[in-house]
Amino acid sequence: MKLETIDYRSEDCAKQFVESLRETGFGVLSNHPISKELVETIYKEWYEFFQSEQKQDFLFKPETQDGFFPASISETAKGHTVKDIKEYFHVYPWGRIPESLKQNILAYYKHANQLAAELLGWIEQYAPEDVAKHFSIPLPKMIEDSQKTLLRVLHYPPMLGDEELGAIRAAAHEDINLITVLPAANEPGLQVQTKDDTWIDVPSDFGNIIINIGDMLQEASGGYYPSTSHRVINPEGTDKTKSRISLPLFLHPNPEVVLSERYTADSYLMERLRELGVI
Ligand SMILES: O=C(O)CCC(=O)C(=O)O
Ligand SMILES: [Fe+2]
Repeated sequence: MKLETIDYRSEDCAKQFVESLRETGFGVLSNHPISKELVETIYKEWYEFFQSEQKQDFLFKPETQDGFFPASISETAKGHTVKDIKEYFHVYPWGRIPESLKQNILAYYKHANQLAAELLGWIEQYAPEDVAKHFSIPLPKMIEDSQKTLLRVLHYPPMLGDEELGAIRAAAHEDINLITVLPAANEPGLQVQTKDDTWIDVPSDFGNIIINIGDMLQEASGGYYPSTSHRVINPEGTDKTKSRISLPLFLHPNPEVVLSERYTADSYLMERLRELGVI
């Protein structure tokens, strides 16, 4: 099995894209409207930021969860005991952002949100009637002006050989949110688990945009759209000395949005963050 890259300009792009999401939880788009140059610039300037001590001035605040998360407190994926090998910065438009990095990252935040709204429209359009009728409001509306949508700038440092036994860049996990929009990183490593439990590479050609379903959309669609497990494996050979930067945008509905009979977006998120021990 292979993940096919879908051309955003092709006539039946929306249909193919939604089929891919349904099959694998992932869809990969080429020739989409997000500027490659902007993404490339962001990778470069945030790489510099992660190399600098300035990051220590932006240590995350536990109450608001914006700012810099050092490797020493980095995430442990649900069901795992070993920490991921990564550090990251949580960008919210209302949160703290280094002044010199603000303009590009907020432009990206806006553009990626616009693309996400369009893609959620496709996901709704191609959902069968008995699935779509349970959406409490149109999917693109769920994320409109949401203060919860999180842009995470990730830095996976070069492998030094002193990593904890069994640690990988990102252990297998599912995303909590509605959908995730992720430009291909500057290095490979992202894999998704298929229905027959094998791991396949997500095409990582620079310039692709990768979209995956999160648990909230799985919940809202009664399981029709699957939130699939993915991970980032460690590099081998000469790639070991390279950093990897990636930029997932986690689309979160407004807190009061009803996802299902059991959950609002807020009650769902709180339950998951409690499970993770983050709150
Ligand atoms: O770095 C990547 O390519 C994926 C990161 C990821 O899956 C996450 O942070 O949830
Ligand atoms: Fe993820």
